Amino acid sequence: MGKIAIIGSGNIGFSLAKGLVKSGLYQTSDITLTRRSLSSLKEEAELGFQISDNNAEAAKTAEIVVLAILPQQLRKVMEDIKPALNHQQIIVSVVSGVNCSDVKAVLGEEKTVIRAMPNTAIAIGQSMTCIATDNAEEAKIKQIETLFESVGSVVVIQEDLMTSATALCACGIAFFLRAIRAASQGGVEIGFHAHDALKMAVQTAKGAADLLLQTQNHPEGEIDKVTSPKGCTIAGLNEMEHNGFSSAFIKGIKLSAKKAGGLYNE
Ligand SMILES: NC(=O)C1=CN([C@@H]2O[C@H](COP(=O)(O)OP(=O)(O)OC[C@H]3O[C@@H](n4cnc5c(N)ncnc54)[C@H](OP(=O)(O)O)[C@@H]3O)[C@@H](O)[C@H]2O)C=CC1
Ligand SMILES: O=C(O)[C@@H]1CCC=N1
Repeated sequence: MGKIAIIGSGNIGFSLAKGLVKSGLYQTSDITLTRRSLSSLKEEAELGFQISDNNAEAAKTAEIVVLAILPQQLRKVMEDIKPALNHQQIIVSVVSGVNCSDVKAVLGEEKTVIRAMPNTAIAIGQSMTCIATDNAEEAKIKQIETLFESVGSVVVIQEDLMTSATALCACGIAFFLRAIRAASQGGVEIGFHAHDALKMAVQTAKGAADLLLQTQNHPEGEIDKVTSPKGCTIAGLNEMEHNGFSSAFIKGIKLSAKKAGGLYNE
């Protein structure tokens, strides 16, 4: 694999770097991580990654340049790196709400731009990543698909669904983490110490997810196996639905998608 430069070693950029090394696809020495100050890159350096506070220098020799800065930081970064780029490179943008056309409007229409929308589980190889492009050639799409398949599952989608992918998958991991936290809070209220309640809630959530991944069954089919007649499960489930459980989740995802669509122009 060629060199990869991740511009913006933050929550997702550093998670991606760690995931790529954990997968064995890249060595730490293959990856350059940037931030505005080298003093902010101590952990990255200690792990053996190349570090830089010069985005253009980092991008110049990279086969793949990942843009992992905030939407509001993107334009200046793109203006900084443009002179260092060549036509063979693949620009991967994980920046929410920014289209391939927005990137090419700054970097040049001839550039290969592919969007990726991972989540932070990428650090442990368990990301749900959606990728999309406007006109990248098939071989380069496959190359980026393979890269993200090394750190989780990948779905290639139309670009007009990327804000939806942001909400469901990138933001979505926070929604499920909050649900686990809520379950653990319920566990404390019914008698468990916080540590035990969290351990139980986490493993229960993992079991639910693994059930669906391994059986490919529908969630409601699996729920029907739990809800004994006149039992305690259906009592709890219906109480949650009376209080808007599913509706709250759906409304949150819809608002998140709406917000994701406007981040670049805020
Ligand atoms: N967090 C997530 O789960 C996901 C985030 N995304 C997207 O990824 C992008 C980054 O999000 P997130 O990682 O959460 O944000 P962070 O703020 O954690 O990361 C952004 C990083 O970029 C660095 N940075 C800012 N300006 C520059 C610059 N000019 N040159 C080099 N580095 C710079 C910051 O470091 P410093 O300020 O020290 O320079 C920081 O480390 C966003 O566009 C977001 O929409 C997409 C999917 C998931
Ligand atoms: O919250 C955000 O805007 C970013 C995009 C998806 C996850 N984090």
